[in-house]
Amino acid sequence: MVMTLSYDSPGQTNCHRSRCIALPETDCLIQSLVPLTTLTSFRVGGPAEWYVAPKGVEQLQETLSWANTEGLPITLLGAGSNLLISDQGLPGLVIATRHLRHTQFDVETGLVTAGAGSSLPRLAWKAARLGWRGLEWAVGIPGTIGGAVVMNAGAHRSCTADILVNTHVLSRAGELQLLTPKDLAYRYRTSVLQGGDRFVTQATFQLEPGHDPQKVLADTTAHFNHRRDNQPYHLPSCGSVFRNPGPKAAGWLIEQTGLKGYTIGQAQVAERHANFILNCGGATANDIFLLIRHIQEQVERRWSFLLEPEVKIMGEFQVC
Ligand SMILES: Cc1cc2nc3c(=O)[nH]c(=O)nc-3n(C[C@H](O)[C@H](O)[C@H](O)COP(=O)(O)OP(=O)(O)OC[C@H]3O[C@@H](n4cnc5c(N)ncnc54)[C@H](O)[C@@H]3O)c2cc1C
Ligand SMILES: NC(=O)C1=CN([C@@H]2O[C@H](COP(=O)(O)OP(=O)(O)OC[C@H]3O[C@@H](n4cnc5c(N)ncnc54)[C@H](OP(=O)(O)O)[C@@H]3O)[C@@H](O)[C@H]2O)C=CC1
Ligand SMILES: C=C(O[C@H]1[C@H](O)[C@@H](CO)O[C@H](OP(=O)(O)OP(=O)(O)OC[C@H]2O[C@@H](n3ccc(=O)[nH]c3=O)[C@H](O)[C@@H]2O)[C@@H]1NC(C)=O)C(=O)O
Repeated sequence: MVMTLSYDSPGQTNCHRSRCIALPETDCLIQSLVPLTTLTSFRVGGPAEWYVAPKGVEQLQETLSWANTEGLPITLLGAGSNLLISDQGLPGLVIATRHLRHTQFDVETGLVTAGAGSSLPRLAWKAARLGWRGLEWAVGIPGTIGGAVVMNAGAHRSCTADILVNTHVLSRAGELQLLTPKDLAYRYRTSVLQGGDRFVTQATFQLEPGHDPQKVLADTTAHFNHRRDNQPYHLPSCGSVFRNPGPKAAGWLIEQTGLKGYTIGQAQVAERHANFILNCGGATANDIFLLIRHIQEQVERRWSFLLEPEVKIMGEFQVC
């Protein structure tokens, strides 16, 4: 029997020919049936029913207003490095932040402000080259600033919540709000923004300027090398698939269950790190989804822990 499960995105993808809509008074183009495969780090996923990459906050507001008029569900897309998008694609409008890029370093205060679509690792390397401490942990996390604020991205015992001062967030109604870490109810890899429809447009972080750039670069590079030695970077993945349940790490639990190398289709539990699933070439989103469920079942049977996915699973999947 084939059962269809629906995650996060309600409704069905409509089948129609690809077309473009230009919003009045802006040069913002909304396209239909845009493939999402190359826009996620797993390199899987079907098309967005509608897709737009606004070039500024005004275009973003116009886009939200159009989606509200059309009554469409919205999915926000950063670098797609923590997403599993269904092979059937996503209904409604996918809004990508790729053009919302800007960074500003204030030497007097040590405050750094970056647009939602700015690259987190690029910002971290830039801060290191300037001799500013606070982002040494963030290299190798291939996401955006918006994704990091929402996911509370972290590594090496540091995380986004440690340095965030505030973030600008746009509501579905198009209203801008200024939120602090307290408003976001940060916990390990969690914030109130997850699963909601509020849109991070930029964030400000408190860093420490005035350090020796060579020393900050050395620490940053050490984190990067440690990651390269312990995590598989050679094939598409989403990073850690599951949150660590503590006190034992998910990778340890999965390895002890004997699942390293276990494969469904072209999706494989990585040999180098058991909490990574790799797309070995031509995996479908459903292969990955079934592997996630298999790992959960096997680990629960052996350890009585239900591993909770860190990866955001979106759209419809089939369970055989
Ligand atoms: C090789 C590899 C290594 C990784 N290592 C780490 C690691 O060490 N630590 C770690 O924490 N993560 C890691 N990750 C996971 C991932 O990079 C992070 O979760 C990252 O913060 C996701 O950012 P993104 O821009 O790709 O977000 P996406 O994957 O695009 O989106 C993630 C979620 O945030 C939402 N979202 C994105 N942008 C916005 C926005 N502007 N406003 C509102 N909602 C938004 C999306 O709707 C989705 O729910 C790794 C991933 C890979 C592939
Ligand atoms: N397995 C997977 O699914 C995926 C893995 N990845 C991996 O994730 C990691 C992060 O990817 P990515 O987002 O490209 O970020 P990277 O950390 O690789 O690089 C981002 C930018 O940071 C700067 N930079 C990188 N290394 C240095 C350095 N040693 N010194 C100074 N500046 C540096 C460069 O900017 P500039 O050119 O401006 O100087 C670079 O373009 C990479 O290792 C990548 O291979 C990425 C996507 C998917
Ligand atoms: C990659 C991510 O974040 C990573 C982050 O990069 C690293 C570095 O700080 O620490 C976390 O990994 P992790 O807890 O698996 O860290 P590791 O040090 O690799 O492993 C923890 C423990 O599990 C053991 N381990 C790990 C993998 C494995 O196959 N087998 C195993 O036994 C290790 O020996 C170690 O004792 C984050 N993962 C989570 C779910 O919190 C991500 O969130 O996507």
